[in-house]
Amino acid sequence: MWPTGAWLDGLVTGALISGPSDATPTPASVDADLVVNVEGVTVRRAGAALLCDVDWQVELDERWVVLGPNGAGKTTLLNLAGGRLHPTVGVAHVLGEQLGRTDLTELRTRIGLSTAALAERIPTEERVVDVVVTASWSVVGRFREEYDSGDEIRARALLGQLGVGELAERRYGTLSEGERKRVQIARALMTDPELLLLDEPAAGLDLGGREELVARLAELASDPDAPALVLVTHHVEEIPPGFTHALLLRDGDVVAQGLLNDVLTRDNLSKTFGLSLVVERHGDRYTARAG
Ligand SMILES: Nc1ncnc2c1ncn2[C@@H]1O[C@H](COP(=O)(O)OP(=O)(O)OP(=O)(O)O)[C@@H](O)[C@H]1O
Repeated sequence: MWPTGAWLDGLVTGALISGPSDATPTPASVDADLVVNVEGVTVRRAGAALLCDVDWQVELDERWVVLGPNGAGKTTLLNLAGGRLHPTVGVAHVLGEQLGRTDLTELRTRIGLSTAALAERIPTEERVVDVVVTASWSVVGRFREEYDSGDEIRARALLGQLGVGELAERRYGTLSEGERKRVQIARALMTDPELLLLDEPAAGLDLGGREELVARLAELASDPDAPALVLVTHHVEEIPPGFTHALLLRDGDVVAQGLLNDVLTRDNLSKTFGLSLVVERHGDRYTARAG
């Protein structure tokens, strides 16, 4: 269970982890609730447009899913929101900072990011609790960094909240894929980010692992003190209950975006994936199949 009333209880927040966000002044003109503000953004690489004229706004209390087929530009959009790349054309603000005009190193400490590329860099010999704790220093692999006991208490609390607390002493390389994914999310939450970006967190999981992860993400989504969430996936079945908005991408173009239930229609998804799909809603979950 998540701590009641707060995403992280007093034991593991505030006094023990100083979030850099407190020290970052917010310009009066910037809407403090607007976590991501992308306006007319095109991203080009090697002559190709990976994203084309995208407008997208994410507010603090929103939980977004970004859906699309392989090569649609989902990871590019996530890397933009994560301050990993700049727009070729257009303007993007993340947490009130304009990309290209701000110190990205400082900005990135305010964003939790979990991607396959980052996961590949985690040493298999690393103790699980150290995989989480090293996020405080934006490194993978514990070397000579000094952590205070508060960091470790917080890391263990996050592992517990993601249901893998008992694995804290294990070597990362001995974990199952599902366990690793949950450790990666705990790591992304270590710095108490204002924005959490998850790139295909359920990829490679079996049905049980996926459902366990979806349940954990649903708990996170329902917590008013959790950061703004953006989750990239190929599958509507992986959308956790409590997610509020969706953006559909195809070939770098936004096919549709807005409230989840308005966007996840048969027409929109068929257009996004380029085949005729039947989409069904069962309570707060979705399924899609050809038809
Ligand atoms: N640096 C680059 N130079 C040229 N093309 C690139 C570069 N980075 C990405 N691309 C291309 O941009 C397109 C979008 O890539 P991106 O990784 O954003 O897609 P995606 O929707 O996340 O795909 P997937 O679901 O397969 O992970 C792909 O066709 C990819 O090959």
